[in-house]
Amino acid sequence: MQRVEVRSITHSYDGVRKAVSSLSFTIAAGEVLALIGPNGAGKSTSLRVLATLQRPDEGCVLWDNRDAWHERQDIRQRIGFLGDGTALYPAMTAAGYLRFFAECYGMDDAKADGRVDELLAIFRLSSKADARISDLSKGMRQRLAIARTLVHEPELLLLDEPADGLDPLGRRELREILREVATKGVGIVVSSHILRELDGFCDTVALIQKGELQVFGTVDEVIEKYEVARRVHEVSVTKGLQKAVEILRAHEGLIEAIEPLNREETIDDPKTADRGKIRVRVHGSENRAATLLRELVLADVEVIGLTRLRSDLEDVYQSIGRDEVA
Ligand SMILES: Nc1ncnc2c1ncn2[C@@H]1O[C@H](COP(=O)(O)OP(=O)(O)OP(=O)(O)O)[C@@H](O)[C@H]1O
Repeated sequence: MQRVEVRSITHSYDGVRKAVSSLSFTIAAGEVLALIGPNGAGKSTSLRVLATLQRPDEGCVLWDNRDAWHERQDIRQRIGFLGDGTALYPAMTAAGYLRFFAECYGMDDAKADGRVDELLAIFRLSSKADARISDLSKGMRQRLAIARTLVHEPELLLLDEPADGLDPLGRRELREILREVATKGVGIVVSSHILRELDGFCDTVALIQKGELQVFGTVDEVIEKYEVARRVHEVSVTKGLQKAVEILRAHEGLIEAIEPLNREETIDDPKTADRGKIRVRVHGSENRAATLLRELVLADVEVIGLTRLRSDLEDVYQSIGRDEVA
């Protein structure tokens, strides 16, 4: 496939409340799309409709203009899907598990062996080929579960919260592997509610809230559209906090909070405190942060840290939240 289009899908489980409503977005071959939204936003429903497990009440999914639901027998063979739960068989070995699915897909011995070896290598599991699944770490089990969805060389991979429960290293490994899979031309849709995970990983983003699409586009387009001009930083100061606040304000910084430097401390009055952490929204890029830091130091403020608090996508998310509240 070249392009899968989700065109204005609406779906309700009870005929009353819409789990997703007029949702539209597209995925191209070789692209990673992140479906982002809080719990209950409609991510899993969207993935199930994309996987042709559910027929949308309205709208359709088009594969290069072919209706996926009407041609689901064929389309399903082109999809790899990992929903809730990994359905692994603990007593099987990693290679045995992949081999089992290769046989289910009707591959002959030679082809199955080749595919199993290839997937074990891509998913960094070659050394664990003969290990029982029950003896694998959670990260390895998750990688194996995703490898299984690729056995039949699908063109579209749908993964529902694949990074859930993985530690930061496991998540990074998974991201690297999925990017590698995408470079082979597979379109990938990953759902997640952890925004920080997705910056720098996905090509396009679809943000969903209460079943409705808030924004869809490339990461750059989305960030530009929402004018994430102000970036949230945390400035840790051991001396000269009031001076720091004055300088930040002179740079049109919006002070969000002034907090103690650590748990043992308290701040009685933020207007007189001399040390603490300032959470501030400032305009501009990282260069602006460097300018601010220089100015603070030159004014004898004792700065022990200046850290970017949120990722660009998180800023977009926050900005959408504010729009909604407004
Ligand atoms: N099988 C179902 N039967 C009835 N309602 C459902 C069913 N599955 C989901 N829903 C409802 O549809 C809405 C969207 O749920 P969905 O699971 O698609 O969201 P989600 O973004 O994947 O959430 P989560 O991150 O919690 O998995 C929610 O209000 C949910 O309660």
